[in-house]
Amino acid sequence: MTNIKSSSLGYPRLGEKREWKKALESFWAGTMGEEDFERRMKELRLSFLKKQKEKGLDLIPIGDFSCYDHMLDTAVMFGIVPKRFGKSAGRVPLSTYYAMARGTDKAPACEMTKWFNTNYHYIVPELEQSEPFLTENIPLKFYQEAKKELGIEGKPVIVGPITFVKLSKGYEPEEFSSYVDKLLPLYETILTELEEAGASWVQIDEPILSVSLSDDEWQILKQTYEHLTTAAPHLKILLQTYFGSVDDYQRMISLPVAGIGLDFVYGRSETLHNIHVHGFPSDKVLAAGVIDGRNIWRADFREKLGLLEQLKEIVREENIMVQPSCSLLHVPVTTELEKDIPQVLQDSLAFADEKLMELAVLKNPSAHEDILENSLRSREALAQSSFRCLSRPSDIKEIRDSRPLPFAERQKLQEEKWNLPLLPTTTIGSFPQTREVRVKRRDFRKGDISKQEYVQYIQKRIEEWINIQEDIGLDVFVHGEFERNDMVEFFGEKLKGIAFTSYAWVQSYGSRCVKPPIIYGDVEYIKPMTVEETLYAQSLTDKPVKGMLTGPVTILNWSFVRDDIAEKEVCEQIAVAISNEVKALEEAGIEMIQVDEPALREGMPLKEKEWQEYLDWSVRAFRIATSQVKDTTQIHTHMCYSEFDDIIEDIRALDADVVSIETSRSHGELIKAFETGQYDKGIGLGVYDIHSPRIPSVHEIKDMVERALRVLPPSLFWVNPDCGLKTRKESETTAALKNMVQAAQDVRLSVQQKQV
Ligand SMILES: Nc1nc2c(c(=O)[nH]1)N[C@@H](CNc1ccc(C(=O)N[C@@H](CCC(=O)N[C@@H](CCC(=O)N[C@@H](CCC(=O)O)C(=O)O)C(=O)O)C(=O)O)cc1)CN2
Ligand code: MET
Ligand SMILES: [Zn+2]
Repeated sequence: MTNIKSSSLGYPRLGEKREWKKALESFWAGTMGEEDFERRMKELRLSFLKKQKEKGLDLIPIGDFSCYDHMLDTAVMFGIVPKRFGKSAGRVPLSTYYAMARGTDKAPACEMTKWFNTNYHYIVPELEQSEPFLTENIPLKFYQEAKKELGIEGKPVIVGPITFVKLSKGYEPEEFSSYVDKLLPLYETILTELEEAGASWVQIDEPILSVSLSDDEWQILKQTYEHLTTAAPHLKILLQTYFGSVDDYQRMISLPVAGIGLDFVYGRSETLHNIHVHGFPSDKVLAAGVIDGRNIWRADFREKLGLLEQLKEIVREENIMVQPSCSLLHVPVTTELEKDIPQVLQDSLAFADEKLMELAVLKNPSAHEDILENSLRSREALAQSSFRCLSRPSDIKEIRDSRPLPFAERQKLQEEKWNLPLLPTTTIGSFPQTREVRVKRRDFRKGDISKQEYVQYIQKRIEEWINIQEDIGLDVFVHGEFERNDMVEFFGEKLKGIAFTSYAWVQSYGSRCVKPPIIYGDVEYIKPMTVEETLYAQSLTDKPVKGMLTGPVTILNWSFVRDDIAEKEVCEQIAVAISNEVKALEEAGIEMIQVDEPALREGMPLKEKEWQEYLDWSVRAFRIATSQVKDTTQIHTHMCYSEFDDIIEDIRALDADVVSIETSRSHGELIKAFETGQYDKGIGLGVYDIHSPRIPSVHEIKDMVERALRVLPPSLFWVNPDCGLKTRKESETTAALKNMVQAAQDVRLSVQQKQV
């Protein structure tokens, strides 16, 4: 038995079988009342705590549970509710909470954006004009609940003030410190009340410390934590970082807090280097994030125990806690429900519950020798398995990573071939995934309906939407992606070396989840994945139907990836596989092909110094996937984030003939780089927000297009929505697209008149 304690940073909210998602959606649909909903949430919250206790966790996180998102919870706790959602004096009602998250007829939702470089998205607090006040001490409420109901002496978890303000919007950079100051007394109250209630530890999350802070911001951070420790002298603050090494280790360890949480998985070598060179204060606890909180492989105990030995040379054993590298929110709940994956893979997996077990092993290895041995054996078996050949497939070396002709020359050939109208209209790929589509897929999966019946059903949907696109008058069609459960999982199911699970869901935003595929071996192409549906769609119309694929970087970033070879190498393998599909489509006569890369921007490393290396290999992977085609074949790509100014050169380097991007979330402001004319290939600017049920008017779309045309040449301009339409209703989709086409036709006319 060691003196090391175990701790965790947060637990998945979804439940083993997405019970949480189902409750939220029933409540929104009105089939579950508010009281029942609150009861259900409490039931789930307590069951998660109970499970963590049973797994032997010493410090159980409290208050990480949420009814939507923890950033939204924090904003609401501080009364930061935009005026458009009505006045709120005291506790914010559930209806307002969900209105902020999801929008209403009257008030558009708050913005949502990616949580660091994960596929989790948080609601962005809007600070403008807000006078924050403490509506309710939520950490205290849940601390007391856990104590009373389960006898758990929990560790409340709070988003720290520096990270909270940094991730919020609605203020100028110079106002940063004044907003932190406004929040400080509220944090003080939370902490003093927790102290009075008998809490021993509180975890304050400051993941922003793994990105970077300016000198001034560090100064503000220091003052803030000095203040907070003085306010509640008997409450131990664990200042928690994750997703990488801290930006300034020396400043970090000099802060007057009782404990510091560091990530020993992502940024491992830098963190280790820091601790070896600069030591660790003897009066603080080191919360060592040694178990990977973002990936799903069983731990290599030899390596982890070795790491702990190193740490013990620097930090006294009783001052060490072992924990995951970040909240377990980013991994599925348990491997126990998985029945259909290869045994050697199954044996190598650790989801949230299994990771808690691993912490127990690290805490007390001699009591768990069986698990320890077992893990090592499983890892070894996986490493030795035949699907990891380790020699790179020979075609990678020979494959082309650029198109033979430069864009300007391809453009001429393509104009001739395609003969599209000025300002062509198109959509991004998916059409509404209705309950009916999903139920058909479930029935097919369960064997309740035959493959033939399923295929016929999908064909019916394709036909229906080809007709709708004809009626609306779009110029370039899509087949609608009805056969796909998800843009990444679908391809994961069809490529060699990638496994898919039955229940391994992870929250992406709100109640929306993804089931990331598991890339466990060398990725290889087996056979065409999308040709049949695309050809079927093309057979029904004379308009071009775009082939629709997910790009290698997005498949990589939105999957769980093997950790024995470099990501770059895995990405190259996927790129070769996707290039085969591109060729298959072209050979079948589909010569306009979109390869989506929304995660290229999202997956960028947090530290700017690591960007270029990442961009180099990810751009190359995209080019490998898309360069094996004729000059006249038109390659499109799509990214649904608008922050491109700093990587515009890399977007250019993708060398796609057309890129479609999101713009509506930048509130009509054009991306600077496009304004300055640095981008000289086809561009489809998203002309309306697909995240909202609101139907944009012809007028507002026209306005958007006209504004864009002041700086962009009409000959390069495409008109499309921001992203795919799978989450929208059918009626919303057709109404919005009709207006979009009308707007494009109006502007087209006026441009042509000017040209005459
Ligand atoms: N991987 C990924 N990441 C992404 C995106 C994306 O599209 N994919 N988009 C961005 C935003 N994130 C999103 C993430 C998920 C969803 C989404 O719609 N998810 C669906 C699940 C999609 C899915 O896998 N569906 C399966 C399983 C559906 C299901 O639950 N079926 C029921 C039966 C049908 C029903 O009762 O509704 C069952 O099996 O019991 C299918 O269609 O086959 C959801 O949570 O509802 C949307 C956006 C960024 N990250
Ligand atoms: C998250 S990007 C989505 C692109 C995909 N083709 C779709 O339309 O759904
Ligand atoms: Zn998109």
